[in-house]
Amino acid sequence: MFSTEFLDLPPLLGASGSVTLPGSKSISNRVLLLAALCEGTTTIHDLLDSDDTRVMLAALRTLGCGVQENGSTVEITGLGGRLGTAPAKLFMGNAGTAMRPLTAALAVLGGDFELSGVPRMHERPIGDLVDALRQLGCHIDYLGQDGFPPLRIGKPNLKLDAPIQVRGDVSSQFLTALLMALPLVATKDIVIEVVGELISRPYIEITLNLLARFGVQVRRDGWQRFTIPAGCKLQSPKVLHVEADASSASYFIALGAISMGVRGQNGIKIQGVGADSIQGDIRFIDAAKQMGARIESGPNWLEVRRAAWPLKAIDLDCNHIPDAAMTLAVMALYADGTTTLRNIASWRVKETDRIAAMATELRKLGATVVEGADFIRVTPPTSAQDWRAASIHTYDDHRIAMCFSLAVFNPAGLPVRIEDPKCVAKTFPDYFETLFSVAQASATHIPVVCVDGPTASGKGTLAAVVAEKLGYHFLDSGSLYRITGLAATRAGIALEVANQEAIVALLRSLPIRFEGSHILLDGEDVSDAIRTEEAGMNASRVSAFPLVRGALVDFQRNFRQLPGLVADGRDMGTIIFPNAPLKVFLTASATCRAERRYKQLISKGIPAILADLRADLEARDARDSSRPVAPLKPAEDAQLLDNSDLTVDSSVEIVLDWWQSKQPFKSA
Ligand SMILES: Nc1ncnc2c1ncn2[C@@H]1O[C@H](COP(=O)(O)OP(=O)(O)O)[C@@H](O)[C@H]1O
Ligand SMILES: Nc1ccn([C@H]2C[C@H](O)[C@@H](COP(=O)(O)OP(=O)(O)O)O2)c(=O)n1
Repeated sequence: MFSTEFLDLPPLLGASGSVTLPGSKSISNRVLLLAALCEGTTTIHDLLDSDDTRVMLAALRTLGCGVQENGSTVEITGLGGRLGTAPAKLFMGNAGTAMRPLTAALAVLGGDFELSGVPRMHERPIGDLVDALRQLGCHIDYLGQDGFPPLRIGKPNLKLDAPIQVRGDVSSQFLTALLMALPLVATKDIVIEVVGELISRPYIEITLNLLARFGVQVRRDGWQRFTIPAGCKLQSPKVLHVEADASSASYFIALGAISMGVRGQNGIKIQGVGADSIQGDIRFIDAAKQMGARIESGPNWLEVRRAAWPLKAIDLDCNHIPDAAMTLAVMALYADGTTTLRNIASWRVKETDRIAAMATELRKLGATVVEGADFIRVTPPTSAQDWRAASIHTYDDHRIAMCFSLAVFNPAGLPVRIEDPKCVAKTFPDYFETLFSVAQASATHIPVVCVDGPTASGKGTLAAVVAEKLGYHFLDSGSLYRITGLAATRAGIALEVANQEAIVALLRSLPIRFEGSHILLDGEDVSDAIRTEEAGMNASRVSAFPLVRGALVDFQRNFRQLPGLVADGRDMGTIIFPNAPLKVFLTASATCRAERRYKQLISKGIPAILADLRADLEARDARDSSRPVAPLKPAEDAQLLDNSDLTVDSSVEIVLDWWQSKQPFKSA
């Protein structure tokens, strides 16, 4: 997951390949609650690991459920419809799929509970559910503003005779909450009547489908009246697999529809969900087809290709696919006219006011947008010149972050900045990694920050922090020369230019692996062995051999991967990445560098003598700078930074400012 302040996405050429998507949020949280309410143990496979499911799991633990986690498999030992008597405070974050159903279940079972969430949760309405539960005799008080969380739940005095009325036109989650809770107390038939037009019906279908898996057959008369049969009982299905999230699939369906194939392949294959999914958002495929996607499906998979281009503008009632429809609004940027998405009033009460948010962000990209109470109308930028590079504000809304990533196929070749990219954790923590695994950008569009300079100038430290702040990969090119020196020495090859062919042959056979900050040579962790001063000196020796340098060029260039790279060394800016958009040449006085190295070694418990270190580094500087191949020198377009009197933090800040000044969008 990217936990950076922002993530800059370079313009993409195309995408192809296969992706496996995380489990559905709607199914995961429903199944967790049902498993918690029934008797016995339920093993749930492929459960989504996200903010919302973690909120639910934490609440279930607090309530006394047994929870055993093992990767994406979770075992829940249910409460059998009985709650402990201890008062409990439950924090629901911003998870509507946890807040609403738990409120209903706890209210009918009764106890002493407080349910709260993040500030946005306290702005999301729950009054219609509370009204319905109060008709049943449940005891619920508002602790803040009437109609909104936080809530306190007490003991009920249940009255089950009269039909319970619930509004269906604000959120279908209210009805879902009642449907899942009432089997706990169905000593007689309980009737629920929906007042107003029921929105988001496919989510109710998921609820009914899963209740059936837990042994409860709800009778339904149209979409207005639901009967929980007397004597029904939630029964564990023992084992259950969660489908991949159909709303998450929408981004990859759109990706297949928008992008050209790459690497001789065509299309995006999506594993984990097929066209016969029980999730309503799977109907997104019909809308995508209308816009021009070619989609094939089989058991638990979809394959999507671009067919019509530009995409075809559509006018669609999106009530049945409220979440996935946001993706259509971004696909509309690539359409041949104006797209109108209707009947989406529920967008206004989601993680943020999604109609307003989509309109604002689409306009930043150059689109013309008209918004109404329950619709949005999107006209793409007229021509490539009318597209704008935009920093997309994401409103703590995972779907905004994910759907706007698709703007990277813009014909103007502009990058897109996604602010607060970690908001995708709500449903799809590895969304961007998954996107990058199938996407391709032209190598020149993948940004590289080069940090070159003499030993102990702080290159490694600076480069690693800058990489972390930008969410980029990190290449410590010196480690490659250090490994080469170490391996040659171990193999008994003298580090002399006459032996350079033998050293290169050895280098080509070396199984080198980078695992985070660890470097493995043929399975052995050599991270410490290559850091000694002797290894540094040996590295400096082998690095002067032209054949060794040549053998490492492609290896280093292959680190230029999405979303970007920070590389430190001696020739990053001059030889390896000559077209890098930012090159930093970092220096510090010899005294200063010798002192830094001294402190570094002593702090690691390695004995050192300051005067020797200084002599060694001056010798190394002299060799690195005077060698005929790729000598240590600043690239012509490098920005010089002498950090003798700067802290690490201020050096990082300076480099990030230089980076920002080269971006086409304003800072986040
Ligand atoms: N700007 C700085 N101010 C003070 N100390 C620094 C600075 N940059 C790096 N250091 C320290 O100097 C030592 C050497 O830095 P390092 O990043 O290993 O240098 P290089 O990769 O250039 O050899 C480290 O202990 C590091 O914490
Ligand atoms: N891109 C590079 C990186 C390192 N080298 C050589 C020259 C250096 O003296 C050695 C060791 O580099 P490294 O960056 O690990 O050394 P320091 O941390 O700066 O002491 O490798 C190089 O020639 N080209």
